[in-house]
Amino acid sequence: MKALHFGAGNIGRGFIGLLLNHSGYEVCFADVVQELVDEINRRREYIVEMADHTRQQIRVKGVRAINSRDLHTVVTEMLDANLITTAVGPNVLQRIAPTIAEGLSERFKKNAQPLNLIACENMVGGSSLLKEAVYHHLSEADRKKADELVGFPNAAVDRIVPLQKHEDKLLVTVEPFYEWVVDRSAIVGEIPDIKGITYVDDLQPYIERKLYTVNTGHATAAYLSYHFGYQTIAEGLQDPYIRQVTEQAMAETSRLLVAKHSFQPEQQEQYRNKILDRFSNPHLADQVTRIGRSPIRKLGPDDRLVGPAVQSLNYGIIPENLCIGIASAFLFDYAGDEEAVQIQKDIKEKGLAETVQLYTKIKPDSPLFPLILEKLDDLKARKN
Ligand SMILES: NC(=O)C1=CN([C@@H]2O[C@H](COP(=O)(O)OP(=O)(O)OC[C@H]3O[C@@H](n4cnc5c(N)ncnc54)[C@H](O)[C@@H]3O)[C@@H](O)[C@H]2O)C=CC1
Ligand SMILES: O=P(O)(O)OC[C@H]1O[C@](O)(CO)[C@@H](O)[C@@H]1O
Repeated sequence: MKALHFGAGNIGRGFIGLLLNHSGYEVCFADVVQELVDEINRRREYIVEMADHTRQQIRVKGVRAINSRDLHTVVTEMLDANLITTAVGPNVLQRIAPTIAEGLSERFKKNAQPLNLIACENMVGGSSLLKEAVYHHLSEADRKKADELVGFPNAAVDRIVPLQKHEDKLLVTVEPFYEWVVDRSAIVGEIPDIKGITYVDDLQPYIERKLYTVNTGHATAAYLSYHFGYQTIAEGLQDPYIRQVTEQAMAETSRLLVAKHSFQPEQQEQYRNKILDRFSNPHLADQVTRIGRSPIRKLGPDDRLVGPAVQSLNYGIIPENLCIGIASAFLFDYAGDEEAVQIQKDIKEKGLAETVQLYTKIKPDSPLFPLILEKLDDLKARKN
């Protein structure tokens, strides 16, 4: 069994590649960083280290890599692949779609075996988005074949893997916890036998629970920590105000999730507490600028902050603390992040209110709109 995995980065090597390898798949990574591709091919193995007191090292053996810009090689690998996975970032899915479409077209001429493509990105509907982008590049005839032979099951992936700084360029330090949930109903052919995947028939509750708890809490804590001058999430969460807002924002999304998906309140509370402990893992130095990266994406209407805030209103919840999280994202003026720079430029040129509307798509007549602006003033005042 062969898996082609796009993105040999932190999640690619430290989570998806590891699980595929340990389930017996021959893993071929496709990445755009030639140095990384060369190093994987030179060593054919790498180490994943657990961020806990054990510092357990797991060797991932027999892997190889290709450059995903090399169309011919990617297409060749796709001809006999049994599974394709991605962990490249939501914005990159559009970029790899033409290559995947070309690979499918060639594959259909030679191989009528089913194939599943699982996008392992932090978003709702990642594989569906990839499907739409791939279909855009397929002929009508190939779309029909893809309807029959290719599955794009959505997935929720959860494992905190911070930025890596090691002499060994391939070593990845990861938290011990992981969760990979995949929509079984969208699989074509046999269900891939991968140790560590939980298959479910309806992914929506799971992806929303993950994105709107782990990522909502993380983003809220990260933007507030940045605003108040903390470098890592663990440092920020020792600040009583940041801790309180983060906990309350996660409590607000829990109320939404309980109301919308009938999760048990007690289970949801346990889930939240475990996540707060994971954020403060003393064995991980997780930079707030990593967690806050790409604030335009994170302020999107369906993403971790605005998504649950808007939905909360439908259940009679006024998400005061989520609005603090949203407001704090507009204060993320980190010069090392293109999207943060763009937001600050827009604030200067268009003003705060118009910029909030531009990125969140929240209209001024929504009760959330004045709340966000009020929280922005409050956050600025608290810093002075
Ligand atoms: N780091 C984490 O803790 C988690 C990350 N995720 C998600 O996983 C995805 C990847 O995140 P990370 O691994 O942290 O990022 P990363 O930056 O470490 O890895 C992304 C990799 O994709 C590669 N890449 C970029 N463009 C490419 C292309 N056109 N073709 C092939 N490879 C390409 C990059 O060179 C890089 O090696 C994101 O969607 C993220 O939201 C999900 C759960 C946890
Ligand atoms: O990977 P993204 O979507 O930029 O966001 C960072 C988030 O992803 C994670 O790395 C893993 O879920 C979290 O640590 C953080 O909330």
